[in-house]
Amino acid sequence: MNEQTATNLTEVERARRVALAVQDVSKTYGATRALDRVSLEVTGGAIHGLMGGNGSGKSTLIKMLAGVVTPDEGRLSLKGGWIDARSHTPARAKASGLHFVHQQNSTFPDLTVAENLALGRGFESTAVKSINWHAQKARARQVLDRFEIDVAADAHLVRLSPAAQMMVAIARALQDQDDTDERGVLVLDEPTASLPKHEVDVLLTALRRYAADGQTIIYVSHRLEEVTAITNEVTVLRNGCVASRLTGAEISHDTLVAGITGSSPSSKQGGSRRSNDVIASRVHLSQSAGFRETALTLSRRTPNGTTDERLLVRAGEIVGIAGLLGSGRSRMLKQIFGATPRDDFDVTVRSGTVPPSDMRTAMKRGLAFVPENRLREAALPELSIAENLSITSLSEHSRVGWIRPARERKAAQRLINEFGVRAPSTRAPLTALSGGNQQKVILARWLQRRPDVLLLDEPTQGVDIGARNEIHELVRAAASAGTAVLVVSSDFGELAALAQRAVVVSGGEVVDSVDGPLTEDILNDIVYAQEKAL
Ligand SMILES: Nc1ncnc2c1ncn2[C@@H]1O[C@H](COP(=O)(O)OP(=O)(O)OP(=O)(O)O)[C@@H](O)[C@H]1O
Repeated sequence: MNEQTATNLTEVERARRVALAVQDVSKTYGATRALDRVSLEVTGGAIHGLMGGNGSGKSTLIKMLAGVVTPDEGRLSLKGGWIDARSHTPARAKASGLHFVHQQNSTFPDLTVAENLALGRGFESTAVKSINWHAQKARARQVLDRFEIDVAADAHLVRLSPAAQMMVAIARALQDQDDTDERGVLVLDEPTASLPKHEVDVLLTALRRYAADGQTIIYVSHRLEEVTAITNEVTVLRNGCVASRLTGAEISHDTLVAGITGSSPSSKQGGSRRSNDVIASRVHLSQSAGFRETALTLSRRTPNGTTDERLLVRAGEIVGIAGLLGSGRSRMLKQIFGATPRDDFDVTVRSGTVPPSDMRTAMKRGLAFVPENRLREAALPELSIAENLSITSLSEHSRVGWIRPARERKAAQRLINEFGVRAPSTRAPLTALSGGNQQKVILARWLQRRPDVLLLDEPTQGVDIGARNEIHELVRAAASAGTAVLVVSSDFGELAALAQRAVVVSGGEVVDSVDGPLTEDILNDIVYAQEKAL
């Protein structure tokens, strides 16, 4: 065999092992180059990490693979031959074996496992065309066995652990894949965004098993420790370009941070130095402020007419709410703010009581609330970035009832700089920003008010590592300046890093409290012990 033939054989062998390839794909939105000649190769049976800071182009690339965003140029190879990426469609993505599971909206919590597995695919039917529930459940059990998911077919999804719910979503996406056929590619978009550590471990173990069984997986995540733990190859995007490609032992915390931020692998502090400058210029840290008077009290009304104080947060204090998905932790924040009705507990702040179901009064009384689903519940997607930022402080930008746009835009530009939002201009609609940057806008909107009480639900979900540090510093700075902060996070490491102490919520009630110093393990142990005890 001559040298040329050997090289060709290696090339052929390599091409055979590639499950998906993208070549020189570009996409421009107005003045923004979202993808700039991006190429990537995903090896069959690999778990391929896709990483990058907010606005680096990950979602655009995934949407292009799903056929819902048409690129300006580029080629795609799925199951063999190359096609022009501009001709790719959702139907073609499906036919080529591409399956997408997003953290939200991939399943229906109120339906059973069997119903979830049947929806969109068709229910088993009897001879007279009615649903054959018996066959339906039997089929669901087969799928559950195949994916080694230990739950009952007739269990309602909402009753399952978060990791089990995600595994059902994955089984739902892959159930029709023929075992004998070449496997497709499963794209998981931030699958662990709201899972605590224990649940993450369960899911990662299942994913490793699926990959060992030949399933190719693209794993999109901001969580460095998961990407280092689970992937065998990684593509890092930065500013729409491929910043690095890593395989095997090259994948480490340092090399990922270097790829994401552009810093050299040894200078770990690259991202946070800017953040410290930003914070210092924005808020005069009054480290000596310490804890002051009570800023927020939550009291439960008892049947005999007395009140039972359940939660108290002092000015300048950061208190975490730890609990599992479905524990009522997010609902509790919404009830305090009046976004969800409450009838059996009272909320008191420094300026008086906060009436139930009255967000306007809650805001007047100094409360601010950043919900978990910021885009659906807090953003005004069709309005500009400047308008989204000014909505909570309109009086500062208006005179005799008229908004002064120039002033509004100037203030918006200042916030964009301070919070490190990557935005083309203050006039661009919020939808023109990447998910993480939209989140920063919503946070900036509330933090600029310097509220008395700040209620934060999953403050850094979907936010990149640099921005996460910046947001933590901003929250600490707000607390140092006197704001009482109550924060929910499924990432107990985040709670331990931010909060001085925590309360544990289960079944919508405060059931325990943990004094600092907090660690992720302490919080995990206490929360799981509480769940077991119930
Ligand atoms: N529909 C759109 N219109 C205009 N600009 C857009 C649009 N979608 C994305 N962009 C821009 O393209 C760039 C890449 O965005 P993309 O959503 O792909 O980033 P991302 O890596 O997924 O970020 P994140 O982690 O924050 O979700 C960003 O600058 C964003 O503002």
